[in-house]
Amino acid sequence: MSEYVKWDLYEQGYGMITLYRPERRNALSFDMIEELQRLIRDARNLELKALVITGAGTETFCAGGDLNDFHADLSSQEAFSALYPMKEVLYELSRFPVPTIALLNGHTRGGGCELATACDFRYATEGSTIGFVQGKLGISPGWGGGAMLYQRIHPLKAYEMLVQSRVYSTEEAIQLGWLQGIIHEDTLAEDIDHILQPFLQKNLDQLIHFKQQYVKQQIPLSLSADMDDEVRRCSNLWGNEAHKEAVERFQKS
Ligand SMILES: CC[C@@H](C(=O)O)C(=O)SCCNC(=O)CCNC(=O)[C@H](O)C(C)(C)COP(=O)(O)OP(=O)(O)OC[C@H]1O[C@@H](n2cnc3c(N)ncnc32)[C@H](O)[C@@H]1OP(=O)(O)O
Repeated sequence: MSEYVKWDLYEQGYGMITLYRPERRNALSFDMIEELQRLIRDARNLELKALVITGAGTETFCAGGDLNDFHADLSSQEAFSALYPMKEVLYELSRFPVPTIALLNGHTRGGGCELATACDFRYATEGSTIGFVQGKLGISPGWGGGAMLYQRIHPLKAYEMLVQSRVYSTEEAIQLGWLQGIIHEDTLAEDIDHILQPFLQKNLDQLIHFKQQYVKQQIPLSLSADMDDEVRRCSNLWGNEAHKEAVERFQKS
């Protein structure tokens, strides 16, 4: 159980998971990852028409892995064991039986971008920024979200986002095909309703069919092995000096 992940079930037929740790910019601790997995598994049995993932507060959707939990001083094997559970969460989320939507309520970094990528659709509040910044930390994405990015957007754009490792505006993220639209703080409830209505108006069998068709095309079983490979490669980079220095810099700032 983690007090930092909340679950809400809406009578219109959708569920919402909220990362609830705004003072740490919703960075994912080990406990939160375990709770996310439990909630996603339980939600499979609820006949939902959509699953939404968002973050608490107005600053950040998710700042990635909690850099205190995933500290730099781990052997490759230890890093692999620390990173792997979130790979499983992302893979299960990507194959969730009905549409999944990430509502990005602010900045999204590192593993936060991986979590959002595991959802089918992404919407962000105006002024949000998005960065697969792992390349600037001496590592590469470590939860399999990089491999998944290649399935979500044009491969060259995915490569560009990962290798540049820079922070993108919402407008740029729309152009890259990663973000589907922008929502507004002052009309948030209406905007969310507008996004969800097309799903909620369908019957469950239709939604399951559309999702299965997409999963068959874009989220093949073989993706799991590519994600494992990504976790392994990131684990091998974990102990390098550039990564240690980057994490130390962050912890001291
Ligand atoms: C481990 C998996 C790996 C992967 O596979 O991808 C990763 O995810 S690596 C992590 C990559 N993430 C980052 O490098 C993001 C780091 N955070 C930021 O860049 C910024 O915090 C932000 C997200 C842009 C928000 O900026 P701002 O609003 O100015 O907040 P602060 O920077 O002042 O942070 C407030 C508070 O939160 C703590 N914090 C933020 N991110 C993390 C984190 N990833 N892990 C742990 N703690 C985090 C930060 O230290 C501040 O704490 P206090 O100083 O105690 O208030």
